[in-house]
Amino acid sequence: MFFKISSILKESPRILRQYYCLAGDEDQNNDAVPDIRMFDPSAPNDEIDMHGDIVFDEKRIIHIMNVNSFSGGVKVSRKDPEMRLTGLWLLPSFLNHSCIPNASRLIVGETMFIIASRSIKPQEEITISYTDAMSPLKKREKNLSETGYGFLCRCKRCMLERSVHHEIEKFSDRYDMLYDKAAAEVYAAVTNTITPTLGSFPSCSELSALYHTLNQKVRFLKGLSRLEQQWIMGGYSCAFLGNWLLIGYATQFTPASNFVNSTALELIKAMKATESGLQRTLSFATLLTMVAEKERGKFSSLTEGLLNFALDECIRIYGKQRLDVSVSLIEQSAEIVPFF
Ligand SMILES: C[S@@+](CC[C@H](N)C(=O)[O-])C[C@H]1O[C@@H](n2cnc3c(N)ncnc32)[C@H](O)[C@@H]1O
Repeated sequence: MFFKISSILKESPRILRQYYCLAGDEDQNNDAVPDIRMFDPSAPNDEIDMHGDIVFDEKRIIHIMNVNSFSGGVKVSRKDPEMRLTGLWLLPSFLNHSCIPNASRLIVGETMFIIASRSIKPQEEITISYTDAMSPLKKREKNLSETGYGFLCRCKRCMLERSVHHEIEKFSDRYDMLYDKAAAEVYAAVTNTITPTLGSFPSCSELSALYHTLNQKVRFLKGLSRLEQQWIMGGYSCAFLGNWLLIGYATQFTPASNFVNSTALELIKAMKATESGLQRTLSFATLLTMVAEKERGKFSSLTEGLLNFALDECIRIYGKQRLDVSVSLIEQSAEIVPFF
């Protein structure tokens, strides 16, 4: 990526000036809010302050790249499990992070769209999540401090989770120990390196049991609102999803009693309350809809409710599209594994 960025910056002093406005400049020259005209593609160069020498500084360029580049491990497709997205986008680089963000990123070709995933009030800061918001506090903290970003998030959700962490610490530690093993089990199943059978995913089963225990614990933590409980459980969504998904694989979604159960429905709402506009939530909603349709029929209120949920999530990810386009995007989301 460095070579691609360098060649663009070498060719255009204007883009180099824009690039130097981004966070990560070690001498903090970019603390001032940059002139927005500099980022207006229709503004001619002579209207922009192009005075002063502009030096191609490799070290500075790498530093800015580390703080602003985006590398998503979000989309894991059954067809192409290695699919990853990496890049740097100038204007979206000004967006700060929150673990309960109000916007999501959508990349089409080389263009990044920022889509409101909740309603945003005037003057409210637009935020995106730099890390996997569907992971527990400690994992998010580690991710944000060890990647190029290097900060401690103080969003409402992090502050809340820090205040109750001592109560759920042992679950959280256990989750960390099991997650990688469970991920390997899911990966092996979805890439067909094993033929899944019921009960052949011990780490996923253990994580699932952990999810249920934690869910009970969180429900009885004193003084938490429903939303705050959802923020905590959203972070442990994979603990439930791995097992749910693999049971589905093993049974090929043949009706298991109460398969679309209250825990699954509660979790999907918790995921949406935590970070809306997430491919993983859409995939989970789509899979739930498929199961509900098999179990209860196409026109049952459960199936219709789930489909509407999926449609809403689809709009939060891809923006408002024609209905047939949204339906096609929902269908395609069944190809994405909602675990990773
Ligand atoms: C991609 S930049 C975001 C825009 C940057 N704040 C600016 O003013 O240009 C990433 C950097 O912003 C800061 N940042 C972003 N979100 C933050 C948050 N929630 N808390 C503290 N610092 C944050 C960190 O320094 C991080 O390395």
